[in-house]
Amino acid sequence: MGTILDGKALAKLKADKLKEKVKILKEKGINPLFCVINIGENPASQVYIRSKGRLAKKIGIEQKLYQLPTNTQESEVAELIKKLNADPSVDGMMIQLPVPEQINITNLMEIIDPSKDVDGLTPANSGRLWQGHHFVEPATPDGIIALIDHYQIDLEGKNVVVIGRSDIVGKPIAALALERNATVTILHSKTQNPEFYLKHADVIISAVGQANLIKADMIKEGAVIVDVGINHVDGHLVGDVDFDDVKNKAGWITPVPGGVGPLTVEFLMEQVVKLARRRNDRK
Ligand SMILES: Nc1nc2c(c(=O)[nH]1)N[C@@H](CN(C=O)c1ccc(C(=O)N[C@@H](CCC(=O)O)C(=O)O)cc1)CN2
Repeated sequence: MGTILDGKALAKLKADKLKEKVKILKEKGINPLFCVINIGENPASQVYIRSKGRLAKKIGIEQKLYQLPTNTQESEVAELIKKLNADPSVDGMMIQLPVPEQINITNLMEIIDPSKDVDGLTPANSGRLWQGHHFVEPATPDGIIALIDHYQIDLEGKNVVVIGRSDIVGKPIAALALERNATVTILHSKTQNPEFYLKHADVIISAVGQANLIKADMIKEGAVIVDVGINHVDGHLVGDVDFDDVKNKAGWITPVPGGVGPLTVEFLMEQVVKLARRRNDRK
């Protein structure tokens, strides 16, 4: 069986260190404040927000939730963002994804102050990421790189295949892998012959949200398999990868749950602390 990439354990290790950093910040009078805007009643989002709230509390970060009804208009969210931009006590904010269909998230990203952008999704911060001048990175890709580094997996010269081209995972993880000198391919719904790319991949990062999409016969022996998918099937959580089928052929593999998910929450907290420290350095 391949080595399990234990995201849960790494997230705990990092959270303990972050808690120490926050303690030092608080001694200097810096109290990180993280605002989460959630629009609607998506049940998974409610779970994730509670999980962030628990970790924030443990680390010593104040998390404030702005829960808005499903029929909230984009202009109302824009007003809230402007209010948070102007509030000096706010260190970071994020809009919980997904959002209802009347909300255009790209428009809202134009409004968030990049210095308070926990997700790293504003045009300024995503441009900085692609140019290699990171200000803040989206949490899931950052967590994946931390996991890969922790297990001393070298990406240089490797064929990294990313499945999914979202702004929050697919595109930024491609940028980060490219920065590590990997040869990166992004597969998406219009890709022809995806099997070809998967068969030649040293590393597969799947972020499409399709349960058990990746099977053992699609991958190369010894490949690194990173599963970002979280899918609910018959009351169970499963990833995009058929874990039981793939685990004996993969060299390394993340479980679901307990792989990338806990690192996403941890890295959101890392970003809040980073932003809080920077804002105070500028005072
Ligand atoms: N604006 C954003 N929206 C979303 C992000 C994000 O980074 N920014 N990521 C996800 C949701 N998310 C945090 O917001 C998140 C994802 C996964 C987990 C997690 O701990 N997963 C567990 C399983 C939890 C469960 O469902 O029981 C695991 O994989 O082990 C936490 C938070 C989408 N939206």
